[in-house]
Amino acid sequence: MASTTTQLHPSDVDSYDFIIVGGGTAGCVIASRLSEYLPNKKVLLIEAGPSDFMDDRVLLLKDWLSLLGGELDYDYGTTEQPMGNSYIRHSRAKVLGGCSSHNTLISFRPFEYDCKRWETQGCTGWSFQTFTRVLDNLRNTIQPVHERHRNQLCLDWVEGCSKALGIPIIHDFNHEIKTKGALKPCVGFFSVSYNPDDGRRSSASVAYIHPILRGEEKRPNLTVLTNTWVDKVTVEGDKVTGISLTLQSGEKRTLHHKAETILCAGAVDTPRLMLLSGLGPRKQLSDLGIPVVKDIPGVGENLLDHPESIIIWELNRPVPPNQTTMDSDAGIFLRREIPNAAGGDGEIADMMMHCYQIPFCLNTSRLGYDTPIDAFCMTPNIPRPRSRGRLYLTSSNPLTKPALDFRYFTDPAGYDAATIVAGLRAAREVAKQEPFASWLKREVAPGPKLQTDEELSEYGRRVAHTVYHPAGTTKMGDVERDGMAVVDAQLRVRGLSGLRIADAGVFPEMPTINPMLTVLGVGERAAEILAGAWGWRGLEKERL
Ligand SMILES: Cc1cc2nc3c(=O)[nH]c(=O)nc-3n(C[C@H](O)[C@H](O)[C@H](O)COP(=O)(O)OP(=O)(O)OC[C@H]3O[C@@H](n4cnc5c(N)ncnc54)[C@H](O)[C@@H]3O)c2cc1C
Repeated sequence: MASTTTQLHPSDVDSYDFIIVGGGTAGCVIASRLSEYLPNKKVLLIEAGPSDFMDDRVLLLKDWLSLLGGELDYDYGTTEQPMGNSYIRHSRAKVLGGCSSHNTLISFRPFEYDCKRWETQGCTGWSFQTFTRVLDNLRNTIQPVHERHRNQLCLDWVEGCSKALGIPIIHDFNHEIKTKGALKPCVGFFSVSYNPDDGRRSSASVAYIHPILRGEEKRPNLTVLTNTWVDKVTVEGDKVTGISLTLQSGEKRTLHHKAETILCAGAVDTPRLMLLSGLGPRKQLSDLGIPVVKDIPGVGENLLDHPESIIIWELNRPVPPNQTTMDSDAGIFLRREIPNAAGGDGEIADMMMHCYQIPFCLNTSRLGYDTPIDAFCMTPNIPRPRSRGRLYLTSSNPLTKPALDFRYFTDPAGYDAATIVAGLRAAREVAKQEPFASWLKREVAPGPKLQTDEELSEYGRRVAHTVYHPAGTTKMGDVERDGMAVVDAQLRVRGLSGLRIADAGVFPEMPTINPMLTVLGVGERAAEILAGAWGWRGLEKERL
């Protein structure tokens, strides 16, 4: 059996062709594929957190909530949000598999419309066709929530949504997206990356790294170094030479790659590492006394997220026990705006809601609302939000967490806030509809007293939360024409050789859906691009 390691001998520092920083969602895919496609190249995957192999705290999907805020969570705050909620904590996983090791694994393919928006921003080759091909090739086990995990409450909610809003029940969201390019208003059980027989995750690490650790797949050219923090990207002139890191033991090493370094530390930690390495906006770095190695204005800008709000009911009987994947088994897509309001988006979904069969009262209790024992929540979110934020450093001290200013609900036309209001209203319609209605005892929050758009907007924004989808902070685009693009369509960092980025940070815009599959797709495509650049001819015919 192969294993991960926490040690790196000084004689090995210059022996790797590829150095992958971050063993998260994209990083695991790239490490596995690159070492498969290029068996003669040595690949080093470096993860700050521990291995998740055989760790049931991480692997049992149903326990995801207990990981948030714990020792495997970086737990980032937000700056003050005058239009939203300043108390949101952003969980980011510090463990092999990254956020795919502590998320809810709801799995959606991106829409054709999302891919087109990327392509018009200069992401040449990142078409719906490309995503369809690479996502067809994913190793994760993805399927609609199993029958045994569909409890009567959730079944009745799905039926209630369909009847109340006149929308079809969809049996496989991803089949719909793959064949029709998008989702129109509809409701159904999610597709989830998990094993219904044992309730374990099919995360990026489980699907791509564990078969190697179990010895089922031989990959002598791959080393997985855990509990190791990458401190700096090292640069000589315009050439990135590698990185420096701190091992679990506290020892430091400087590594030189033979081929390239790939940053996969996620939409928060990739820009953080770049900024601390002097790769970012000149003024920000100079003001903090960080020597400017390369002025890259877009690093940390274009911070995207899917904000959501919440409406909570008390149930008049308990949630049926032990029949759920992870307490959020189904969701609904709606259309708020007139057709083509966003340009070429027809009548595809522009509003979404998850349901929660637990009291998700984190933000409502702070405002004085009570927490019922038996609760059902709907969480309207904004699939294509228009507010944009930024991530920046406030200190040159690497231990200081970066500032995350999402600027929630600040888009001038008020599109984001209006979407939340419409979502809360749609949720109330569903609550009146049998067979779901007879489960409900009372609306706890916002409560029946709040009725006007202004009241619902104020409430909706103050209790707003995140769907935990930060993205966009090192966006991909046409680096010749867009000064804020950080990487080009080949994921190469502006003005530097030897450095690419592949994680949620490269999203130029937010896909309409939960982004994990899009990140996995970025990982698959990045591995093809990298391997292709270093001699692999595997996809010559198929390359799009
Ligand atoms: C609680 C939660 C629930 C979510 N639910 C869903 C869902 O149901 N469906 C969905 O589609 N999306 C979901 N998401 C979002 C999705 O999981 C993320 O968008 C995606 O996993 C991000 O992948 P990534 O590769 O960009 O980064 P990550 O997966 O975060 O990987 C980054 C990795 O880099 C490591 N790292 C960071 N800095 C360093 C460093 N300096 N040195 C070494 N290693 C470093 C980290 O430890 C981490 O392992 C959820 C996210 C969260 C947090």
